[in-house]
Amino acid sequence: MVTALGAWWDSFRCKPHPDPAPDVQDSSDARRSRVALVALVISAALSARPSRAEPRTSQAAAGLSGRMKSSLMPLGPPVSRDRIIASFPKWYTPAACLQLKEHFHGQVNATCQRRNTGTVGLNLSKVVVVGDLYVGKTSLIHRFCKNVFDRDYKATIGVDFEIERFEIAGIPYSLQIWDTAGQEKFKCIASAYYRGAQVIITAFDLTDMQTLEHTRQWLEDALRENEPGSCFVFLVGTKKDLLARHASRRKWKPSTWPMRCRPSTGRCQPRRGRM
Ligand SMILES: Nc1nc2c(ncn2[C@@H]2O[C@H](COP(=O)(O)OP(=O)(O)OP(=O)(O)O)[C@@H](O)[C@H]2O)c(=O)[nH]1
Repeated sequence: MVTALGAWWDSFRCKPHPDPAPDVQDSSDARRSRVALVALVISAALSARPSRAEPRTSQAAAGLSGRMKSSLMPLGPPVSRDRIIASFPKWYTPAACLQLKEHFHGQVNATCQRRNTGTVGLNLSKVVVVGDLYVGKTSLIHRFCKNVFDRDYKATIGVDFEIERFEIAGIPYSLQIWDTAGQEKFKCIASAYYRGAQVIITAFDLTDMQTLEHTRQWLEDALRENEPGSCFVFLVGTKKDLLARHASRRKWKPSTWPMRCRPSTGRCQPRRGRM
């Protein structure tokens, strides 16, 4: 191709113009424009050469598309089809809404209605379980709600809760059981959930007397957040199964506990004096 162009150039340069106009001289301007024209022709011819990888279509088209491809080439690997989001789904469709008001069960509707009019509220009791870390509060709740026991210790972080549903004399009833963290660093978080409790369960480890001694403080903290006399209080000893094999167990009497309780009402008052 280059040889052919060279021959064509020689013929173009050496041959005199067949019919030159008498008054037109071969000026340097004209020479320059001819050189520019030839350079254009050569560059067009070179760029029109097909690359090895490309199919032999129209040479000019192939050259053009090759140049476009190189300028648009992405940096990384191509994005797979399923990762391309061309349009977004509608923000609301009836199918996306799980429950509408008219789908509610009649009983639920009726209960909500009564609640709205203020005649009957939801029957719900809040239970708060407090006590030292590792005494078994979470285990106690899980045994009660799910009938499971986990030997692995996973510290409660802040608070956790379970809802246990009952039906008492045909009336639905829910126990909202709050499991609080025994670790000192979470105490300020947990204590925010003491308010409004109807029941306070103070738990201690039967194999660790110190945890019993600490129940006074736990109970006082929980009672402080509630109206006096508004809570039922329970003291629960855990890990009874370990008592038999616990070599260094100390004897303790019910009077060890810092509260004076009336079995008839279940209500407790802090015991004055030495523990
Ligand atoms: N053998 C025996 N182990 C128990 C019993 N109750 C709890 N444990 C174990 O004692 C450890 C602590 O129990 P948790 O229920 O996590 O204690 P916790 O009071 O909730 O602890 P915090 O969340 O840190 O306040 C776990 O490894 C339990 O498996 C029990 O009755 N018997």
